[in-house]
Amino acid sequence: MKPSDYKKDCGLVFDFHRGTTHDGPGMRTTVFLKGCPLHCAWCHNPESIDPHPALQWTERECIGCRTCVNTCQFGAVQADEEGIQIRRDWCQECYQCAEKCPPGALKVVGTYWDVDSLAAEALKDSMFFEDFEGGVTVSGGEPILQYRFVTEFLKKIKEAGQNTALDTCGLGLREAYESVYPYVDTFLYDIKLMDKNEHIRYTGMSNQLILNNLIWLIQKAGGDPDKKIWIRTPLIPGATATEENIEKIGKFLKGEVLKGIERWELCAFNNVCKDKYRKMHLEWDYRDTPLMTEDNANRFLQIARKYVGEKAVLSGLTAKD
Ligand SMILES: C[S@@+](CC[C@H](N)C(=O)[O-])C[C@H]1O[C@@H](n2cnc3c(N)ncnc32)[C@H](O)[C@@H]1O
Ligand code: SF4
Ligand code: SF4
Ligand code: SF4
Repeated sequence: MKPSDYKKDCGLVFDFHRGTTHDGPGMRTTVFLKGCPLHCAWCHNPESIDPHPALQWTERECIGCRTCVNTCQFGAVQADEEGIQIRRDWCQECYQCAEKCPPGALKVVGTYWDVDSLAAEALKDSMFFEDFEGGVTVSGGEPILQYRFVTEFLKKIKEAGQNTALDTCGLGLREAYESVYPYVDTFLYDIKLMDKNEHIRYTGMSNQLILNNLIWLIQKAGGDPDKKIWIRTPLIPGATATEENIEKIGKFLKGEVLKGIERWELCAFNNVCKDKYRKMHLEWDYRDTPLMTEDNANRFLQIARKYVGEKAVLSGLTAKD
């Protein structure tokens, strides 16, 4: 089956994580959808941003056989002193080159799934969900971009009696959030930066719609004990992890907004994606940025707690001081 087949009514998925404890309540299976309207400078899923399947070459797996070069009828695969290069403007997306690569060094990131097959795949872990109070999370990329598919997928998961979570940056059409709303138990909702210009600088877009959507969501979910909203802020050194930004988000959340929120998670910067950027031949500004120290992360936690009390928590890896 070629990844470009079966597009109709399908969702474009680029990854699965099973047994994760970072994507909502309990132990979960997370499905990652491709495509994102933001372009966060620190994103640990850079392969998620392009809303199409894409070829990815891994140097350390390549045996230099040139099968891919000889397979491509369009001359879109070329070998030079830096390895295998794909001319994306010439590529016709037939994926023959990836299919024929003997060690699988050339892969297609992004596969189309129909709702039933994806739900069956995600529900394979359902026996663990009960024991570990988990469920299925949809993340990405930005899952709300594929909201029609996500609505049908989450509906299936709910019909199977399982808990659901949506991991979202908040930038999407109101009708998209309306559509998924009935089938989401926990919204993992990012507020990355409070200052509009800083938001544009680091993500490429304003945060106005994100904040408006959050207020709408809190009002809609208000008083419903079955809907949970977790705010998430990645702690990115020099960008979001500044006293000023955490203070501003804290001020925005306290009071009325806070009543609708179960927790505010501060997610420590991670650099595990270094290799992904290298594979994609992309420079990454955070390549040499180390993990945050525990003390530093705690400093931001204390600021957050001034505004939201014990609802503020830390997550992610930190380095020992
Ligand atoms: C990859 S995003 C996908 C969901 C959605 N697009 C969003 O941004 O909320 C999942 C989470 O990872 C966080 N994140 C992205 N890159 C990160 C990094 N390098 N370190 C820590 N958290 C990061 C995001 O802020 C978000 O909370
Ligand atoms: S996907 Fe097809 S057209 Fe594109 S580079 Fe590979 S073989 Fe060539
Ligand atoms: S077919 Fe695979 S192993 Fe052979 S040169 Fe191409 S990428 Fe490398
Ligand atoms: S919104 Fe999420 S997926 Fe999109 S670039 Fe930012 S962190 Fe990455």
